[in-house]
Amino acid sequence: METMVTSKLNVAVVGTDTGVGKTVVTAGVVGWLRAAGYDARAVKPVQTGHPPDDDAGFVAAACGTHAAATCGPRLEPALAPAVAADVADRTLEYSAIRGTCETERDRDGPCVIEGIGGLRVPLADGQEVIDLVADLGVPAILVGRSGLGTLNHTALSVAALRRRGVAVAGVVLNQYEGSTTAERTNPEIIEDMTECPVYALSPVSMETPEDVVAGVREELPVEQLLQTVASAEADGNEVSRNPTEFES
Ligand SMILES: Nc1ncnc2c1ncn2[C@@H]1O[C@H](COP(=O)(O)OP(=O)(O)OP(=O)(O)O)[C@@H](O)[C@H]1O
Ligand SMILES: C[C@H](N)[C@H](N)CCCCCC(=O)O
Ligand SMILES: [Mg+2]
Repeated sequence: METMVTSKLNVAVVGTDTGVGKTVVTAGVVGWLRAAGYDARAVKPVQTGHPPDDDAGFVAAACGTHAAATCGPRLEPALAPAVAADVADRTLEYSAIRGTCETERDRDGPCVIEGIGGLRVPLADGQEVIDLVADLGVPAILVGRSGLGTLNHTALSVAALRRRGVAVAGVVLNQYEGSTTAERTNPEIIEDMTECPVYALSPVSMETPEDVVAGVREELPVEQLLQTVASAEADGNEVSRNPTEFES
């Protein structure tokens, strides 16, 4: 099927926690969009734990170009941004962080904003990750773990996003191996609890950053997921149950 992706596709890839796979999913989505011919770019609003953490650098390497990702302020302490700034005696300004993301959101190509940790992570000036996603007015893809414990984390995160008017275009249960009863039952239960489409992403090769894009594209129906994102954007951030075709 010829895929025409709307050039104004914007989405926030958020997580139920830190380390759940937001960067892996972001790299796969941006890689898929760029392979489809669109000037897609990821933005990491704030990077903490840097070095070694460098999510934008990973996405850029995965897509083979620095044009595939950009990053706001970088802080060394591996903490929530507001806490890292405090510890490192640095100043973070929410308005500047938001401004950078708005500029990326409004540029020509698709924009993929990666969250920092989970949703209630303090960013700056009393604002949290969820405030930024709500302020940007883009739909979200929620990434969570696949096993026992994720029902609670995922349902709470979806409810928090919806309370802020953020459409959840899909839930990605990451590193899914189906080796436990919890894993095998979670996708359907989460769909029932949240009425969100749920996708299982198996472990992919992390040998090289490029492998991640190939792996995510193989394992995740990125096109279907982005159709729901495009519908949500078209419907003013409401997730319609029937994904529509992208238009250019
Ligand atoms: N599908 C996957 N297959 C194999 N390994 C994975 C997968 N998803 C995540 N990982 C492993 O988990 C690590 C953390 O994933 P990732 O960096 O994407 O998390 P994150 O949610 O972006 O974390 P942060 O909150 O720090 O941004 C990866 O470096 C990788 O080692
Ligand atoms: C250090 C690394 N870059 C992480 N993304 C930072 C995540 C902060 C999580 C804060 C918390 O929820 O306790
Ligand atoms: Mg990350």
